Amino acid sequence: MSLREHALSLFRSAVGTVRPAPMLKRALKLQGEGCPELLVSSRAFPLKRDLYLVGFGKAVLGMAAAAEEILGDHLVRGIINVPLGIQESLQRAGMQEMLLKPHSRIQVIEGAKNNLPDPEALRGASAIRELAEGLTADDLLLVLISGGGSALLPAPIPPILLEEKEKLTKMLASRGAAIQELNAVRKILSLLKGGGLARLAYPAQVVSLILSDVIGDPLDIIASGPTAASSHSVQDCLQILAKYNLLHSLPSSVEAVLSSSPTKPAAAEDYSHVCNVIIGSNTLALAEAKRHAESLGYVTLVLSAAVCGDVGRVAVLYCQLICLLCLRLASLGEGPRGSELKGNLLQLAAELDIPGLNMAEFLQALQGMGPRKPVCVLAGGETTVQLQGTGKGGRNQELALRVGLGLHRARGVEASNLGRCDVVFLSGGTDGQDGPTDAAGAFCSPELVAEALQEGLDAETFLSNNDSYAFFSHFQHGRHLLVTGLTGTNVMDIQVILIRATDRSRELPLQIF
Ligand SMILES: Nc1ncnc2c1ncn2[C@@H]1O[C@H](COP(=O)(O)OP(=O)(O)OP(=O)(O)O)[C@@H](O)[C@H]1O
Ligand SMILES: O=C(O)[C@H](O)CO
Repeated sequence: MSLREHALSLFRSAVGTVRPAPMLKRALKLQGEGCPELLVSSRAFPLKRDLYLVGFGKAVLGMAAAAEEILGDHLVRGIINVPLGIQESLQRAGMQEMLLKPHSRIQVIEGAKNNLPDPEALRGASAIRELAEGLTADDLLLVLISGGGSALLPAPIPPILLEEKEKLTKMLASRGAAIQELNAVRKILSLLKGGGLARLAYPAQVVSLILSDVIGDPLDIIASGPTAASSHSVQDCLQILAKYNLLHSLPSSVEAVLSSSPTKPAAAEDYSHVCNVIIGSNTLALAEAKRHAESLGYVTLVLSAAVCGDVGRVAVLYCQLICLLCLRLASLGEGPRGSELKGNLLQLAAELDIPGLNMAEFLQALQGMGPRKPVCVLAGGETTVQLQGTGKGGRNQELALRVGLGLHRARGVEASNLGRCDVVFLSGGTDGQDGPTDAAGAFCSPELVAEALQEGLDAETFLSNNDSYAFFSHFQHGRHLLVTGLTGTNVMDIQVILIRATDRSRELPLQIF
């Protein structure tokens, strides 16, 4: 298999492990005949009670189908809010296993066109609210949560109107608010977010199974944490609104809710009836890819599952890392160039401030790798693209093209090392859709930009118009695009770096710095 085929297979194994069916099968088990119990993350919940299910998010249809399969007749009733058109598109894609069976006990409500709350999503949220409010101490509520859940569970606190909340959310997003900031505001203005759903379901036992699409898997941010204690107060919300210059243009309904909200976060409340479990995440996906890479013979390291920040700076980080890896594979020692690359990596990591990444430790681990073995570095997260042009693309295709350009430029300096290694870089969105395109991401190599120039395609020109999709679609008839179709899951993006010394490397004179 080529490096590219290996990279694709690693991406597929990462995504495969966080697909709804395998994920639910790992997380949820029924045991016992006479007195059945539901086992969730080694906690047992007796099923003498009535079992209900609610869910909201882009991946929730497949999660509900898998859950219903496991729960069978124990499930009394369910309601899920899922994106508009999802049943039809899964049907068309032949993904039957992600659809509910005929006569399912789970009602499906589709809404939130373009990931924005709308009257249909509001109707679904009201139905979920009614179900939760009607539960008793004898009931168990299973909650399925995935990314996109915020838009699919709108319940503005009266007198705030849906349109007012939607407008505020849109303005925050367009001014660059991060998801943590956006959801901190949404929680304060909502009946169900920020732990509201769990509070309404009390005294029923609540078990939430959560597929994380946020860096660091924060329970109170994913889908705005409807079953998690909120760590945000009304002061936090006011600070965020002030930061984005929105404090003085708020509708009077929002002002009224803010001035009557408790000043302390709801964390002080009792959530002992709630069990929140992350059942799928970027970290889990990377762990599976690592196992697979090792079985293919790669010395494998995971950089981080939280790579975030400006796509251009992240691309520089990956280029410097690839150059360092090639230097290690191609040379007898690292020398001054190695020290320079390591210094750059430490500086970039500090600048990007990637949560939990200890670059010094990572470089130490690199040092411990055996020489001349094929190397795999895995990473994940979500970069940010500041759109400047009018082209078509996504953050993964943009990242791959920027890495390709960076490696092309580095060939001037690192020619002898890059020339002695085969290198593939892959970046892909685990949901199978990168931006508004039909690709999940793209591959690149140090040769890509030069080869494209021979076809008259200038990567820099495409990048200046954020037109990475057009570049990859034209170049070699789209051969470097990663096309998977919708996967039915979403744990942000994944990057794979594969490097091995070429057969030529033994013939070329070694460059020792
Ligand atoms: N032309 C473009 N070039 C590069 N990136 C783009 C372009 N157009 C949109 N994007 C990026 O694509 C992202 C939106 O696409 P997408 O729907 O895949 O992400 P999302 O809304 O974060 O959803 P999810 O997390 O479910 O993937 C934004 O980060 C945006 O900056
Ligand atoms: O729904 C949301 O709030 C985002 O997808 C983050 O989970």
